[in-house]
Amino acid sequence: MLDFPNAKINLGLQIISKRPDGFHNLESCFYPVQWCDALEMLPAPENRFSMSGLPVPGNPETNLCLKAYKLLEQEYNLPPVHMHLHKVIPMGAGLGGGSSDAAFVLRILNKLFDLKLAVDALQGYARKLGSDCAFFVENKPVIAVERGDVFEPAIIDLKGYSCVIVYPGIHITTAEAYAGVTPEKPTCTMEMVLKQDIKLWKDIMHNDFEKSLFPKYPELARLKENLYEAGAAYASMTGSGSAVYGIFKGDAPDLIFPQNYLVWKGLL
Ligand SMILES: C[C@@](CO)(OP(=O)(O)O)[C@H](O)COP(=O)(O)OP(=O)(O)OC[C@H]1O[C@@H](n2ccc(N)nc2=O)[C@H](O)[C@@H]1O
Ligand SMILES: Nc1ncnc2c1ncn2[C@@H]1O[C@H](COP(=O)(O)OP(=O)(O)O)[C@@H](O)[C@H]1O
Repeated sequence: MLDFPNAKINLGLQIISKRPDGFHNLESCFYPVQWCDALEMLPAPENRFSMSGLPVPGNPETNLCLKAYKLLEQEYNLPPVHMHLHKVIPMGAGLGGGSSDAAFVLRILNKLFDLKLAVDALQGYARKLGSDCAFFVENKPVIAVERGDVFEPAIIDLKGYSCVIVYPGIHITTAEAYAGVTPEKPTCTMEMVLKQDIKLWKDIMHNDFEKSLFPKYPELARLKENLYEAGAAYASMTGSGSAVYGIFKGDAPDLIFPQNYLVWKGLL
């Protein structure tokens, strides 16, 4: 079975408070985009995990794909599989690629072995793998709250808009980004912000990580500015960075970036 784990962008990201478990309560609109990895899984005589594409740092045993497989294998006594991951989505980019791979492993296993797990059950397993992971089970725009793993419906229509996402090769770990923020209760809820015309988002929709990360990595602030200069209706860093995106009415222009940057352009 072949599938294509996609990335997400964060439209606004408000970090509200630090929790007793060390995580943060947040509010953000998670929006799926079709910058995708490829993931293939087949029943096999013994377990095998292989990778191609962008190199994933660390021991393959710690890959979220294997963690997701092991989670369900223990519970449902699954037969062995051969999994191949072709990595396209940059890592440490705020695009949730690793979380998406893990959620897609759960989704594929559910289908391949007819486990009959409902969305709630799959989200329950996904939460054990990472805060972002549960979003990719349903993979539709939502307002994520609490740890980023509880969802409220998002009323948002970006039909006719396109998006350019630029990854400048700066690797920022999620933990590093959270360590730099001072949580604050926002004046406006995400629901209220999303209701406003996109032309107003520039002034009212914020990613709280930008405040500490832009002074540390000025290139990111410049990128955001470049996207506005190119005509973006809205531009922001996504998640804990370092990818920065611009949303354009109609077709986004072809922009030129340094050769080592990774760039995706597509419809929303
Ligand atoms: C910032 C966000 C926004 O969408 O996305 P990314 O930029 O990583 O894609 C998410 O909150 C990232 O979620 P995820 O990448 O799954 O994080 P996890 O693996 O659960 O946690 C990694 C570390 O980030 C911190 N963390 C994460 C989530 C959260 N709500 N509060 C936190 O403080 C904790 O220090 C934790 O140890
Ligand atoms: N399948 C995977 N794809 C990407 N990263 C993975 C994967 N499995 C484990 N990781 C680890 O998770 C880290 C965060 O990856 P990712 O979710 O893509 O970034 P971000 O949290 O910025 O959205 C990577 O730096 C890597 O060490």
